Amino acid sequence: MPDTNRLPDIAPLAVTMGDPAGIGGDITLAAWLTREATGVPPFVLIDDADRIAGLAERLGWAVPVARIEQPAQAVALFPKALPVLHRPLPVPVQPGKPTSATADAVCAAIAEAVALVRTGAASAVVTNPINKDVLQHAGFRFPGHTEYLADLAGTGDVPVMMLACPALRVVPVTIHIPLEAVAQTLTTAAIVHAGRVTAQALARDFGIARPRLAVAGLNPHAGERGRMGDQETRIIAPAVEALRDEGLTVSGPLPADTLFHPAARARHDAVLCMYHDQALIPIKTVDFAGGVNVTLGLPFVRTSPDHGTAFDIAGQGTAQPDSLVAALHMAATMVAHRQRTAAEGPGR
Ligand SMILES: NC(=O)C1=CN([C@@H]2O[C@H](COP(=O)(O)OP(=O)(O)OC[C@H]3O[C@@H](n4cnc5c(N)ncnc54)[C@H](O)[C@@H]3O)[C@@H](O)[C@H]2O)C=CC1
Ligand SMILES: NCC(=O)COP(=O)(O)O
Repeated sequence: MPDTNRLPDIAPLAVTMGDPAGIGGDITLAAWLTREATGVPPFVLIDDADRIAGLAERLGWAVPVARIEQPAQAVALFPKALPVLHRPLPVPVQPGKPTSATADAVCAAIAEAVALVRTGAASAVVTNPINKDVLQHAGFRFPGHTEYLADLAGTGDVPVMMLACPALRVVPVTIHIPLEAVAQTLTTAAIVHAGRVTAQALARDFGIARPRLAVAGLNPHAGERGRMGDQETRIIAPAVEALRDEGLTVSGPLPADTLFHPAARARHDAVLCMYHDQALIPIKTVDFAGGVNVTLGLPFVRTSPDHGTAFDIAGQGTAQPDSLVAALHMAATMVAHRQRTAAEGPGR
């Protein structure tokens, strides 16, 4: 169990509603209920307070919901009630029955969380899962949170997705594109960018000053010297060389099928993967409950559970809150590292 006495003294975390037809409400209520056992840092939920209170009542969970006006009120309230910045939904929502009518409210909660962090009223953004199909049906023009958050940040920097658990960190270089587009989309520049941003983030936000990166191949056996594909020699190996030229510790391209067993995991601080499932299958297999989705390359900290909206179990009280709890802990730890690094440099 985490030592709550060691939690950093930071502003509350801003937690977004996610898709209100998904399990975001269930796991947020459950995370609050575990607050003493898990020592989750205080957070404020941006959501419809009536919906959350109604969900708690339907589940029979004793969660007092406290409407607040300012995030600063959340820390003192948190031990006794779930603090909510009340943002009413335009329509009633049934668990498991998504509607694009809530899309604007879902996106507004994300934008508000970012604004709160940028003013210092909140310390980090922790997002509940959104459903890309539902949002895009309503006109959302981003593949997911990662790209939307980068747009809200407004720096022009390309964000990098990382999924992390105690046993493994993985970075998909290409993300939400069809598998058949991966080979055409992959570039040396994209791999170099992902490696550079990952190394910087591991130093600044995770306290690993000299991270060891592994880079996976795309093809079976990392291409078998070009007999099973040439992306390794044309695209990936030059990226590894370029990252080494920048002084980073990088190995690869390595066959992906032998990168994730325990001994291989111990050799690297993060693995750059060439496509979504090459990265997400190992981490969700190794630690579905403890996996956290982190966006690197933003001027603020953002984490999220590694799972999605799970409409099939929404509103039933059976969704495990562990990944959200891990995301809350990771966000607070990253904020503390970032503050320390800003004051003292990257450290060991
Ligand atoms: N950060 C985010 O906003 C994410 C959003 N998504 C989105 O979620 C939607 C659904 O995606 P799926 O691929 O179906 O994945 P999913 O993670 O929503 O569900 C896959 C399976 O895992 C189960 N599951 C998920 N979370 C669970 C939990 N906390 N406890 C117990 N069981 C759990 C579900 O019941 C389902 O059987 C998609 O629109 C996807 O884009 C997916 C991943 C992350
Ligand atoms: N598969 C990861 C995922 O869908 C999360 O994406 P994002 O919404 O965090 O960009």
